[in-house]
Order: sequence, then C-alpha cells, then structure tokens
Amino acid sequence: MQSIPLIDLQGNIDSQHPTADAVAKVLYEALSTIGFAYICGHNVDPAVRVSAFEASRRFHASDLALKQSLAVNAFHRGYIGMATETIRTSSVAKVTRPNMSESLMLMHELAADDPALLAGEPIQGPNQWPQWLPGFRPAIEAYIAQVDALGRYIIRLVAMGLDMPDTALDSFFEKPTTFLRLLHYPPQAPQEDVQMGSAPHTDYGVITLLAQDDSGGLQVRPVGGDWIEAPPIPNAYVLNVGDMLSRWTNGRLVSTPHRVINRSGGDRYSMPYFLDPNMKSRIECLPACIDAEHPPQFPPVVYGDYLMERLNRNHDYRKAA
Ligand SMILES: O=C(O)CCC(=O)C(=O)O
Ligand SMILES: [Fe+2]
Repeated sequence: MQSIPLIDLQGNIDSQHPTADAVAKVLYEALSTIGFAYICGHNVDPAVRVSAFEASRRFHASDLALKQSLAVNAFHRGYIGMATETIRTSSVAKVTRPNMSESLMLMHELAADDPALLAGEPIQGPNQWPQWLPGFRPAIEAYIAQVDALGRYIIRLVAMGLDMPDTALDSFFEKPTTFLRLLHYPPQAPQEDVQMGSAPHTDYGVITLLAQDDSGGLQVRPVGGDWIEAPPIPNAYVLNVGDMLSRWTNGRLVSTPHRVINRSGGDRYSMPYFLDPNMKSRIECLPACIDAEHPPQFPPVVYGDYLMERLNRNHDYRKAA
C-alpha cells in the first residue's frame, strides 16, 4: 500500500542552497506517484501558524449574522456558509450533496488602484476582513507571507525536479492567484457516511499547502488504490498537486483525489493555501514533459478561464448572482 512520504526541508527554502537538488528529487518522486507529500522542516514559524488557527477559530465562533455580513462576494472573497458548495465538477465522484463545512475565503490582496481591479477582471478585488476581531488581519497576513514563501520554494523544487532551471516557472507567479481558506468542519455522526466534510475531489490549481488541526479526517486515494488516511503530523504541511500542475507537466505530476470526513466528534479546522498562477497564464504542457513517446495530452488552457468555470459551477452564490 502506498503511503504519503515525509520530506524534511531542514530549514531551507533557498533553491540555490546545496540541499535543494536532493530535496527536488525526492519531491518529484512523491508528486509523480502519490501526488501528495508531508513537508516538515519548513520555515513557517509554529507560533505564526498557531495564531492563524486561533484567528480562524475566533472568526467561526462569531455570531452567524456577523459572519454573514462578510458573505462571499463576486470577487470570491468572504464567508462561504455551511453547505453552500457542491463539488459538481468533481472528476472523482458524482457529487450531489454540499460539503459540510463553512469557511472564510481570503485571496491575494489588491490595492484600490490595481489595474486588474480597475479593468473589472474576474475575482480581482479587496478581501473582506472581520473588523470586529482585533488582531485578525495581522495574524493572517503574517501567516500568508510565510506560507507563500514556502509555496514559492516548492514551485522552484518542482521546476528542478523536471530538470528545468530553478526559476523557470517563477514568472507565472508574479501576480499569482492565491487562496487561503479558513475552514471549519462541524462534528458529524459516526453513521453518517454519505455526508462528507469535503466530497472527493481534486484541487483545481497548481499546488496546495494544507495545515490541518489534530482532528484527522483527511483521506487520499492514490492511483489504482483505495482511500488511505492522511493523519495530521504536528507542524507539517500536507502538500498536493492540483489539476493545473498535472496538465502543465503532461500528467507527470499527479492530481490525486482526496476528501474529508470529520469523525473526530469535535470541530475540525484546516487552512489550505492554494498557490496558483496569474489568471492570464496560458498553461500548456511544458516542453520538458514532452517527447516522442509522450506527446501533449492536454490542450492549452488559460488558467483564469478554467478556474472561473469551476467556481461558477460549484458555488451556490455564483448562481444566485
Ligand atoms: O480540510 C482539508 O483537510 C482539505 C480541504 C481540501 O481538500 C480543499 O479545500 O481543497
Ligand atoms: Fe482539496
């Protein structure tokens, strides 16, 4: 049975450091087989991560009316209420029930005079911050800065693992599309096995760096295998490949199905950080992943078009609008 390997960065997130090559190789091995890896020895300060979890708990403990005052808007930022997302685009299962979760979606922050915002491009707008929670915004911004730096190192390791220069993919992430989702899963009864915290799905984008609390409940289904647990490892990240990265690499890196069932008996909190390219990026099979035996399997796609199609189909609020 496959299991998710643990990769230790030994405190380094510099792609020029002598240890990076070896890490890139083991990471490539993990992401080209199971599509998941635990990342430890990273530079995200445990205290900063704890503060972000604390901020998330405080948000979710707020009155529903306050949370709803930040209802997710056309920019895809804000509060996504309990059971309002149904993963209809899942390639893994026929999903008809909404996810049993609520979340606050925070994306890349835009200045008021950002050209993309002024041009009215899709989902380019300011975040909605819970002003009633002192310390929330600085705690989350400090966390985002650190997890984003880790993500950018991972992108470089991915490039190196494909025998490209370390910075080969950097330009796609100059004005990236990022999502920090502060998720809360209520406890669910043990016999409720049709109701999922998160229905089986693959992630849409490039990479996901997930911080989960100690509840457990995340499961992963490797190619050709059965569901396996991805139990929490204190301070580690669960890293996985999204659909865009799988397409980009002509299927060499694998976007593996996963799901969440919260059987802990208590509340579960998790914080996935999705690091995706600029909305205008044209994602086509990388030349490094194409040869005579491996012609391109996927037509080019503009990341923003691909993303919007998924958001429009999966989120109730986008239909009501
Ligand atoms: O909450 C988790 O552990 C996983 C969440 C997830 O898979 C997602 O948001 O895409
Ligand atoms: Fe996911």
